[in-house]
Amino acid sequence: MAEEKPWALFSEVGGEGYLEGVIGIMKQHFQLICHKDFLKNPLVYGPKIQALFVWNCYPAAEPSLLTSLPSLKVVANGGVGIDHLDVSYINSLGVKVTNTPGVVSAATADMAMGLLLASARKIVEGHLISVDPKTTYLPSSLMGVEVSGSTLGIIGMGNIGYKIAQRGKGFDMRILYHNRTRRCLEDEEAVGAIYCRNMDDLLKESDFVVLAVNLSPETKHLIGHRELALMKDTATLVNISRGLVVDQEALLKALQSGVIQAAALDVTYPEPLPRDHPLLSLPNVLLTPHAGTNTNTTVRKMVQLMVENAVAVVKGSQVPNEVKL
Ligand SMILES: O=C(O)[C@H](O)CO
Repeated sequence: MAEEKPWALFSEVGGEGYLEGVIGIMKQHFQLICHKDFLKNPLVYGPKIQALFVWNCYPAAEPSLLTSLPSLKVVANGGVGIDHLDVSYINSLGVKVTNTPGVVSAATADMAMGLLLASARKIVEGHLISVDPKTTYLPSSLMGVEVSGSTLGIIGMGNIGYKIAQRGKGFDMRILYHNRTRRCLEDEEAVGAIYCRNMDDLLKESDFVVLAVNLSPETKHLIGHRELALMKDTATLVNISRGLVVDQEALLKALQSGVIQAAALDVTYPEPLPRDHPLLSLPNVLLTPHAGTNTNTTVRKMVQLMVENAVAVVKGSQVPNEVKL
Protein backbone atom coordinates (compact mmCIF):
# COMPACT_ATOMS: atom_id res chain seq x y z
CA MET A 1 0.00 0.00 0.00
CA ALA A 2 1.33 3.47 -0.92
CA GLU A 3 2.58 5.47 2.07
CA GLU A 4 0.19 8.27 3.05
CA LYS A 5 1.53 11.73 2.28
CA PRO A 6 2.14 13.96 5.30
CA TRP A 7 -0.25 16.85 5.96
CA ALA A 8 0.63 20.50 5.45
CA LEU A 9 -1.21 23.70 6.30
CA PHE A 10 -0.97 26.72 3.98
CA SER A 11 -2.64 30.08 3.58
CA GLU A 12 -5.04 30.83 0.76
CA VAL A 13 -4.27 34.55 1.08
CA GLY A 14 -2.19 34.80 -2.12
CA GLY A 15 -5.39 34.62 -4.18
CA GLU A 16 -6.78 31.81 -6.32
CA GLY A 17 -4.82 32.62 -9.48
CA TYR A 18 -1.61 32.92 -7.53
CA LEU A 19 -2.07 29.61 -5.84
CA GLU A 20 -3.27 27.68 -8.88
CA GLY A 21 0.22 27.43 -10.30
CA VAL A 22 1.89 26.39 -7.08
CA ILE A 23 -0.57 24.19 -5.27
CA GLY A 24 0.23 21.32 -7.62
CA ILE A 25 3.87 21.45 -6.48
CA MET A 26 2.81 21.18 -2.83
CA LYS A 27 0.29 18.43 -3.59
CA GLN A 28 2.98 16.19 -5.08
CA HIS A 29 4.35 15.67 -1.58
CA PHE A 30 1.69 16.76 0.92
CA GLN A 31 -1.99 16.48 1.70
CA LEU A 32 -3.04 20.10 1.97
CA ILE A 33 -5.45 21.94 4.16
CA CYS A 34 -5.89 25.70 3.76
CA HIS A 35 -5.95 27.89 6.86
CA LYS A 36 -9.60 28.88 6.38
CA ASP A 37 -10.73 25.23 6.35
CA PHE A 38 -8.35 24.30 9.15
CA LEU A 39 -9.98 26.90 11.40
CA LYS A 40 -13.37 25.22 10.89
CA ASN A 41 -12.02 22.02 12.45
CA PRO A 42 -8.69 22.56 14.24
CA LEU A 43 -9.09 19.61 16.59
CA VAL A 44 -9.39 17.18 13.68
CA TYR A 45 -6.62 18.61 11.50
CA GLY A 46 -4.26 19.99 14.17
CA PRO A 47 -2.66 16.68 15.20
CA LYS A 48 -2.09 15.63 11.55
CA ILE A 49 -0.16 18.68 10.36
CA GLN A 50 3.61 18.22 10.04
CA ALA A 51 4.46 21.22 7.84
CA LEU A 52 3.30 24.83 7.87
CA PHE A 53 3.85 26.84 4.67
CA VAL A 54 4.10 30.55 5.40
CA TRP A 55 4.02 33.58 3.04
CA ASN A 56 5.09 36.72 4.87
CA CYS A 57 2.62 36.79 7.76
CA TYR A 58 0.13 34.33 6.26
CA PRO A 59 -0.86 32.42 8.19
CA ALA A 60 0.68 34.13 11.22
CA ALA A 61 2.95 31.59 12.93
CA GLU A 62 1.77 32.68 16.37
CA PRO A 63 1.69 30.61 19.58
CA SER A 64 -2.08 30.12 19.27
CA LEU A 65 -1.65 28.38 15.90
CA LEU A 66 1.64 26.61 16.62
CA THR A 67 0.46 25.06 19.87
CA SER A 68 -2.59 23.66 18.09
CA LEU A 69 -0.25 21.66 15.81
CA PRO A 70 1.37 19.08 18.12
CA SER A 71 2.94 17.06 15.26
CA LEU A 72 4.44 20.10 13.53
CA LYS A 73 8.04 19.60 12.38
CA VAL A 74 8.71 22.56 10.10
CA VAL A 75 7.65 26.12 9.36
CA ALA A 76 8.66 26.49 5.71
CA ASN A 77 8.83 30.17 4.79
CA GLY A 78 8.45 31.43 1.23
CA GLY A 79 11.07 34.15 0.79
CA VAL A 80 14.36 34.97 2.40
CA GLY A 81 13.22 37.47 5.09
CA ILE A 82 12.17 35.76 8.32
CA ASP A 83 11.64 38.87 10.47
CA HIS A 84 7.95 37.90 10.85
CA LEU A 85 8.92 34.61 12.54
CA ASP A 86 10.07 34.14 16.13
CA VAL A 87 12.66 31.53 15.22
CA SER A 88 13.85 30.83 18.77
CA TYR A 89 10.30 30.32 20.00
CA ILE A 90 9.48 28.05 17.06
CA ASN A 91 12.71 26.08 17.61
CA SER A 92 11.86 25.77 21.32
CA LEU A 93 8.79 23.76 20.25
CA GLY A 94 11.10 21.32 18.45
CA VAL A 95 10.11 22.79 15.08
CA LYS A 96 12.62 23.81 12.40
CA VAL A 97 12.36 26.99 10.30
CA THR A 98 13.41 27.07 6.64
CA ASN A 99 13.52 29.85 4.02
CA THR A 100 14.26 30.23 0.31
CA PRO A 101 17.40 32.31 -0.22
CA GLY A 102 19.03 32.53 -3.64
CA VAL A 103 15.91 31.92 -5.72
CA VAL A 104 14.42 35.32 -4.83
CA SER A 105 17.48 37.41 -5.68
CA ALA A 106 17.09 38.06 -9.41
CA ALA A 107 13.42 39.06 -9.28
CA THR A 108 13.98 41.29 -6.25
CA ALA A 109 16.97 42.97 -7.90
CA ASP A 110 14.87 43.51 -11.04
CA MET A 111 12.22 45.19 -8.87
CA ALA A 112 14.85 47.48 -7.35
CA MET A 113 15.99 48.56 -10.81
CA GLY A 114 12.39 48.88 -11.98
CA LEU A 115 11.56 51.20 -9.09
CA LEU A 116 14.75 53.18 -9.61
CA LEU A 117 14.10 53.66 -13.32
CA ALA A 118 10.38 54.33 -12.93
CA SER A 119 11.03 56.96 -10.27
CA ALA A 120 13.93 58.60 -12.12
CA ARG A 121 12.12 58.71 -15.46
CA LYS A 122 8.59 59.32 -14.09
CA ILE A 123 7.23 56.31 -15.95
CA VAL A 124 4.01 56.03 -13.94
CA GLU A 125 3.25 59.73 -14.41
CA GLY A 126 4.00 59.33 -18.14
CA HIS A 127 1.54 56.46 -18.39
CA LEU A 128 -1.18 58.44 -16.61
CA ILE A 129 -0.70 61.39 -18.97
CA SER A 130 -0.72 59.11 -22.00
CA VAL A 131 -4.02 57.41 -21.13
CA ASP A 132 -5.84 60.59 -20.10
CA PRO A 133 -7.29 62.37 -23.14
CA LYS A 134 -7.76 65.52 -21.05
CA THR A 135 -4.05 66.06 -20.42
CA THR A 136 -1.57 67.53 -22.81
CA TYR A 137 1.97 66.28 -22.52
CA LEU A 138 4.48 68.99 -21.72
CA PRO A 139 8.02 67.57 -21.65
CA SER A 140 8.87 69.92 -18.78
CA SER A 141 6.29 68.16 -16.58
CA LEU A 142 8.04 64.83 -16.99
CA MET A 143 11.64 65.99 -16.66
CA GLY A 144 13.56 63.02 -15.31
CA VAL A 145 16.87 62.22 -13.65
CA GLU A 146 19.62 60.70 -15.81
CA VAL A 147 20.39 57.17 -14.62
CA SER A 148 23.34 56.39 -16.89
CA GLY A 149 26.55 57.66 -15.37
CA SER A 150 24.96 58.40 -11.98
CA THR A 151 26.15 56.95 -8.67
CA LEU A 152 24.33 53.95 -7.20
CA GLY A 153 24.84 53.29 -3.49
CA ILE A 154 23.83 49.80 -2.36
CA ILE A 155 23.39 49.17 1.36
CA GLY A 156 23.51 45.42 1.96
CA MET A 157 25.64 43.49 -0.52
CA GLY A 158 24.28 39.95 -0.13
CA ASN A 159 22.83 37.99 -3.05
CA ILE A 160 20.20 40.62 -3.86
CA GLY A 161 22.54 43.60 -3.42
CA TYR A 162 25.10 42.00 -5.69
CA LYS A 163 22.53 41.37 -8.40
CA ILE A 164 21.49 45.03 -8.14
CA ALA A 165 25.16 45.98 -8.66
CA GLN A 166 25.30 43.77 -11.78
CA ARG A 167 22.26 45.58 -13.13
CA GLY A 168 23.70 48.98 -12.23
CA LYS A 169 26.87 48.14 -14.13
CA GLY A 170 24.71 47.47 -17.18
CA PHE A 171 23.42 51.03 -16.84
CA ASP A 172 26.96 52.45 -16.66
CA MET A 173 26.44 53.51 -13.07
CA ARG A 174 29.27 54.17 -10.63
CA ILE A 175 28.66 51.67 -7.85
CA LEU A 176 29.33 52.15 -4.14
CA TYR A 177 28.35 49.61 -1.52
CA HIS A 178 28.23 49.27 2.24
CA ASN A 179 28.08 45.88 3.93
CA ARG A 180 29.13 44.42 7.27
CA THR A 181 31.78 42.41 5.49
CA ARG A 182 33.61 43.45 2.36
CA ARG A 183 33.14 41.26 -0.75
CA CYS A 184 36.24 39.67 -2.26
CA LEU A 185 38.22 41.67 -4.81
CA GLU A 186 37.05 39.43 -7.65
CA ASP A 187 33.38 40.18 -6.85
CA GLU A 188 34.07 43.91 -6.56
CA GLU A 189 35.98 44.06 -9.83
CA ALA A 190 33.34 42.07 -11.74
CA VAL A 191 30.80 44.86 -11.18
CA GLY A 192 33.22 47.73 -10.55
CA ALA A 193 31.90 48.24 -7.01
CA ILE A 194 33.72 50.42 -4.48
CA TYR A 195 33.44 49.45 -0.81
CA CYS A 196 32.44 52.17 1.68
CA ARG A 197 33.32 50.98 5.16
CA ASN A 198 31.51 54.05 6.46
CA MET A 199 27.88 54.17 5.31
CA ASP A 200 27.89 57.97 5.62
CA ASP A 201 30.33 58.25 2.69
CA LEU A 202 27.96 56.25 0.50
CA LEU A 203 24.97 58.36 1.57
CA LYS A 204 26.77 61.61 0.75
CA GLU A 205 27.92 60.54 -2.70
CA SER A 206 25.03 58.52 -4.14
CA ASP A 207 22.33 59.69 -6.54
CA PHE A 208 20.33 56.54 -5.82
CA VAL A 209 20.53 54.75 -2.47
CA VAL A 210 19.11 51.22 -2.58
CA LEU A 211 18.38 49.30 0.62
CA ALA A 212 18.96 45.55 0.35
CA VAL A 213 19.67 44.54 3.96
CA ASN A 214 17.80 42.00 6.07
CA LEU A 215 15.69 43.45 8.85
CA SER A 216 17.32 42.78 12.23
CA PRO A 217 17.63 44.73 15.50
CA GLU A 218 20.80 46.29 13.99
CA THR A 219 19.12 47.43 10.77
CA LYS A 220 15.80 48.63 12.22
CA HIS A 221 15.56 52.37 11.37
CA LEU A 222 19.03 52.22 9.82
CA ILE A 223 17.94 55.21 7.73
CA GLY A 224 16.59 58.02 9.89
CA HIS A 225 16.75 61.83 10.08
CA ARG A 226 20.54 61.92 10.32
CA GLU A 227 21.15 59.58 7.39
CA LEU A 228 18.57 61.28 5.17
CA ALA A 229 20.16 64.65 5.90
CA LEU A 230 23.49 63.28 4.68
CA MET A 231 21.99 62.35 1.29
CA LYS A 232 22.05 64.73 -1.68
CA ASP A 233 18.90 66.83 -2.05
CA THR A 234 18.68 65.43 -5.59
CA ALA A 235 18.92 61.80 -4.41
CA THR A 236 16.33 59.02 -4.50
CA LEU A 237 15.89 56.33 -1.84
CA VAL A 238 14.81 52.90 -3.08
CA ASN A 239 13.72 50.28 -0.54
CA ILE A 240 13.15 46.64 -1.51
CA SER A 241 14.16 45.15 1.86
CA ARG A 242 11.74 45.78 4.74
CA GLY A 243 9.81 48.92 5.63
CA LEU A 244 11.22 49.06 9.14
CA VAL A 245 14.76 49.55 7.84
CA VAL A 246 13.66 53.16 7.32
CA ASP A 247 12.26 55.51 9.94
CA GLN A 248 9.11 56.27 7.93
CA GLU A 249 8.25 59.46 9.81
CA ALA A 250 11.73 60.81 9.10
CA LEU A 251 11.39 59.80 5.45
CA LEU A 252 8.03 61.52 5.16
CA LYS A 253 9.47 64.78 6.52
CA ALA A 254 12.54 64.51 4.26
CA LEU A 255 10.32 64.07 1.20
CA GLN A 256 7.98 66.89 2.20
CA SER A 257 10.77 69.36 2.90
CA GLY A 258 13.09 68.55 -0.02
CA VAL A 259 15.85 66.96 2.08
CA ILE A 260 15.87 64.25 -0.61
CA GLN A 261 14.19 64.32 -3.99
CA ALA A 262 12.19 61.10 -4.12
CA ALA A 263 11.55 57.63 -2.73
CA ALA A 264 10.52 54.41 -4.43
CA LEU A 265 9.31 51.81 -1.96
CA ASP A 266 8.26 48.20 -2.37
CA VAL A 267 8.01 47.87 1.41
CA THR A 268 6.49 50.02 4.15
CA TYR A 269 5.04 49.63 7.61
CA PRO A 270 2.34 48.61 7.92
CA GLU A 271 1.64 46.85 4.63
CA PRO A 272 -0.48 48.05 3.03
CA LEU A 273 -0.38 51.62 4.31
CA PRO A 274 -3.73 52.97 5.53
CA ARG A 275 -5.57 54.80 2.73
CA ASP A 276 -5.12 58.16 4.45
CA HIS A 277 -1.38 57.78 5.05
CA PRO A 278 0.46 60.96 3.95
CA LEU A 279 3.07 58.98 1.95
CA LEU A 280 0.28 57.98 -0.44
CA SER A 281 -0.36 61.50 -1.60
CA LEU A 282 3.19 62.76 -2.10
CA PRO A 283 4.04 63.30 -5.78
CA ASN A 284 7.66 62.28 -5.21
CA VAL A 285 6.82 58.81 -3.85
CA LEU A 286 6.39 55.66 -5.92
CA LEU A 287 4.90 52.65 -4.13
CA THR A 288 4.48 48.97 -4.96
CA PRO A 289 2.85 46.41 -2.64
CA HIS A 290 5.80 44.23 -1.50
CA ALA A 291 5.86 42.50 -4.87
CA GLY A 292 9.62 42.05 -5.35
CA THR A 293 9.47 38.28 -5.80
CA ASN A 294 6.17 38.20 -7.60
CA THR A 295 6.93 36.65 -10.97
CA ASN A 296 5.64 33.28 -12.16
CA THR A 297 9.15 31.91 -12.38
CA THR A 298 10.31 33.06 -8.95
CA VAL A 299 7.12 32.08 -7.13
CA ARG A 300 7.39 28.57 -8.58
CA LYS A 301 11.05 28.32 -7.58
CA MET A 302 10.19 29.52 -4.07
CA VAL A 303 7.42 26.97 -3.66
CA GLN A 304 9.62 24.22 -5.05
CA LEU A 305 12.26 25.07 -2.44
CA MET A 306 9.71 25.43 0.37
CA VAL A 307 8.48 21.95 -0.46
CA GLU A 308 12.02 20.51 -0.72
CA ASN A 309 12.84 22.00 2.69
CA ALA A 310 9.65 20.69 4.27
CA VAL A 311 10.04 17.20 2.79
CA ALA A 312 13.64 17.02 4.06
CA VAL A 313 12.61 17.97 7.59
CA VAL A 314 9.68 15.55 7.65
CA LYS A 315 11.89 12.70 6.34
CA GLY A 316 14.77 13.64 8.63
CA SER A 317 17.20 14.11 5.73
CA GLN A 318 19.66 16.96 5.00
CA VAL A 319 17.67 20.24 4.99
CA PRO A 320 18.68 22.58 2.13
CA ASN A 321 17.85 25.88 3.86
CA GLU A 322 17.36 25.64 7.59
CA VAL A 323 17.42 29.04 9.33
CA LYS A 324 19.99 28.81 12.11
CA LEU A 325 20.23 31.50 14.75
O1 LIG B 1 11.73 37.97 1.98
C1 LIG B 1 11.56 37.84 0.77
O2 LIG B 1 12.25 37.10 0.06
C2 LIG B 1 10.49 38.63 0.08
O3 LIG B 1 10.21 39.79 0.74
C3 LIG B 1 9.23 37.79 -0.06
O4 LIG B 1 8.52 37.78 1.10
